[in-house]
Amino acid sequence: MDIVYIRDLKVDTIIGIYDWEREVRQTVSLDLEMAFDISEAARTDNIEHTLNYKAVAKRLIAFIEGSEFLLVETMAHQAAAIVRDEFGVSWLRLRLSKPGAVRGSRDVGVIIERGERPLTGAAAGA
Ligand SMILES: Nc1nc2c(c(=O)[nH]1)N=C([C@H](O)[C@@H](O)CO)CN2
Repeated sequence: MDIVYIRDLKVDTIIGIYDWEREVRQTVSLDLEMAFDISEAARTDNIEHTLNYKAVAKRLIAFIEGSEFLLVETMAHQAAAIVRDEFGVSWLRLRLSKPGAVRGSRDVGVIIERGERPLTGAAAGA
């Protein structure tokens, strides 16, 4: 299985359950691992044959900047759905971090996986 990834995509947004969190934008950070067969892109050297990580990042920035979720769970779930539905990604792992949200920790958040992980090697009959 090949992976196209985005690491530490920072976006400012309204997120949180407390009153003060509804008033100020906070920074969240996303890490994404997206299953995508890159063999055709590697063969042709053509961006049209792969998952364009810049296009994914731009779409997620626009979505998250315009959102006002209470929970990181909701944001993560909906961001994953966008990537799967709009970019044809069959499986992904997404980490959504809220830096500095809990005193004493570097960050907190959720890690979710969505979709069917493609089979590789002997399991795929290769
Ligand atoms: N599982 C979660 N726990 C908490 C969340 C959350 O979104 N998911 N949010 C908060 C507060 O908004 C917190 O981030 C403020 O510091 C607390 N717990």
